[in-house]
Amino acid sequence: MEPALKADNICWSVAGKPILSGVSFSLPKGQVLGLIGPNGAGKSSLLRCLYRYIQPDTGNILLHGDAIDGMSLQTFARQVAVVQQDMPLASELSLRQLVATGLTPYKRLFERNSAEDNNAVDAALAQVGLHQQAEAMFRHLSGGEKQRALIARAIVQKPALLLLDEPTNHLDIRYQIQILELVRSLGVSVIASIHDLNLAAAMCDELLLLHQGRVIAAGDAATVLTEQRVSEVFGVCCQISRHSQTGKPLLQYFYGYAPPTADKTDAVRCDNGVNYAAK
Ligand SMILES: Nc1ncnc2c1ncn2[C@@H]1O[C@H](COP(=O)(O)OP(=O)(O)OP(=O)(O)O)[C@@H](O)[C@H]1O
Repeated sequence: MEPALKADNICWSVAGKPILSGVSFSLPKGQVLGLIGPNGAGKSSLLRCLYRYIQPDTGNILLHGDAIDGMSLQTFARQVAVVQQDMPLASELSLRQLVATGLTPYKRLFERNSAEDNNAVDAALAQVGLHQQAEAMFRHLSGGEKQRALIARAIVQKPALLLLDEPTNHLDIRYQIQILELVRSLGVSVIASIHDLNLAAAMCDELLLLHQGRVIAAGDAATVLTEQRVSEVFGVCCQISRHSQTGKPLLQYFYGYAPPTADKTDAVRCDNGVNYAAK
């Protein structure tokens, strides 16, 4: 079956500094792909390439077999919804108005919303648990409420592909789980950057591990997340067991790290008895 999205050899550099180097992967239709990696690994940059905010120097990105470069803005917006960390331009909108902007790709200029549109907005607000704040100003919402509002906006957009940049940032643990379960239940193809490796392992069908702009590993969580790799890429020691409910990898981290020094920026001191090589 043709993948929902295929990225081939994406490279992007700024002022001669490589940010993404030869990134390739494909996302089967309806699957949830978790982008993981340490700070500065290139997760947001890759997502920006996928939603056309950045034009990569080389490489191809195909959405359902078509190059995204050649698509009109409207065609692209009907197929791809993006949830970024915040949306500063939304501060003068009420929550209901903000969510309704998700319908824009389907509207003609000055076309008013129908009763059906309003119902879709109300349903999306209910799905993210914000129906009681529908008339509140977006700027007055908490960080987590803003995040959920932006997901409601993506829901009304009815995309085939949903791209989320750290969707669980700001969310308390209940909403971290609930929002990712909601995203999964939409039945659309999803790529989400997620910092919490346990959450990513539990909620994603596959993971793509980036480090210094390169793909280090890809596949299911058990393949990607090994104690050795977590140590090498994140500079943290952990013990991996199985989650009793999901059977997915469950990482238990160890404490006690030497701060970086001038000659040892990646120093890892493992106090768990496992001797991983420190650089
Ligand atoms: N427009 C830009 N100009 C210069 N450098 C950039 C630009 N965008 C990203 N970078 C650099 O590229 C690297 C990757 O950044 P990116 O935001 O993609 O990483 P990330 O994996 O999303 O990080 P984090 O987990 O901290 O959000 C960083 O070193 C960042 O400083």
